[in-house]
Amino acid sequence: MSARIIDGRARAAELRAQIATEVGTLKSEHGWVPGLAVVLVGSDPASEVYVRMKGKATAEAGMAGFEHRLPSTVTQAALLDLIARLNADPAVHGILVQLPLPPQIDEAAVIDAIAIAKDVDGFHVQNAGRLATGQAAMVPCTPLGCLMLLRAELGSLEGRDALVIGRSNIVGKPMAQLLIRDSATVTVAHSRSRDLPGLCRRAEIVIAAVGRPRLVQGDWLKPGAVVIDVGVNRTPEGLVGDVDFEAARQVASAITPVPGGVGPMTIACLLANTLTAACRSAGLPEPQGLTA
Ligand SMILES: Nc1nc(=O)c2c([nH]1)NC[C@@H]1CN(c3ccc(C(=O)N[C@@H](CCC(=O)O)C(=O)O)cc3)C=[N+]21
Repeated sequence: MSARIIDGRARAAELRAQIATEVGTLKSEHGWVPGLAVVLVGSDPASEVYVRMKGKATAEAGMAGFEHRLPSTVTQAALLDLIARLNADPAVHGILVQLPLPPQIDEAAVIDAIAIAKDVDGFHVQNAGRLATGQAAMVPCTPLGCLMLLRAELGSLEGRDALVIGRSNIVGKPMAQLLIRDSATVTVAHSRSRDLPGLCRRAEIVIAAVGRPRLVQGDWLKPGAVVIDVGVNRTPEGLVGDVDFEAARQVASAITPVPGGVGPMTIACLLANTLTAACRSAGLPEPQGLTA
């Protein structure tokens, strides 16, 4: 068997086109567009690439983009001051502080200073709590993108055995929450899990988000499993995922490639969250199909 390759790039392009249409309607009917502020501290080359991609996608969707660059030596107080100004700026509907931040900065303090309604990353402790308790939340972009791909592939996730590998606040934990909400049976594995291959072999859905190149082997998979690879590992051979793609595609029924899978969906979902945040802030109905 050879797996269907889930084309995240194509699905993301569709999503961005839908968003651009909605933004055009907002502009013509209300005279304003959603605005996304991206804050980059320091000059990590990978972060530079992501921030540039986010800026480009924002502009192509017809949204207003505001980029703020601070030196790696910036104090936490100065960063918090910028966030306070963005929180108060009515043209800014979404705020993203690119992670990681330098060591002198307390990441949680910075994230939790973002207005929850503008927290388009969904990393604020209150958004995490809302997601976990079933209240309206901003949902982290990467897990939201994975959920959209899974629903498109499988329809209902009800009763399905899902394995999330990775327990980060950014991907693993919110992914598990979303799968629970869709009535999947969810296992969360991590670096201390015993018998990861055994856990994998039981799963109809595997979401790999650990940051270990090609960790998940082909013979760990249940035949017909749907595999979502969140890994973005830069290796001497290029960008590789957390799944051994060539082996896994012989066993899985569907699999996301790296690149071209989850990554583009993450950026499209950032735009989706920004549009959702803007509509909520204006008391307008939210466009359908952009949220969990
Ligand atoms: N506050 C914050 N929010 C984030 O969402 C966030 C962050 N910080 N820090 C870094 C990670 C990483 N991330 C990616 C986004 C897009 C691709 C993406 O589009 N990747 C392309 C390949 C791009 C390439 O070649 O590097 C793909 O998979 O096809 C990957 C990774 C968002 N992150």
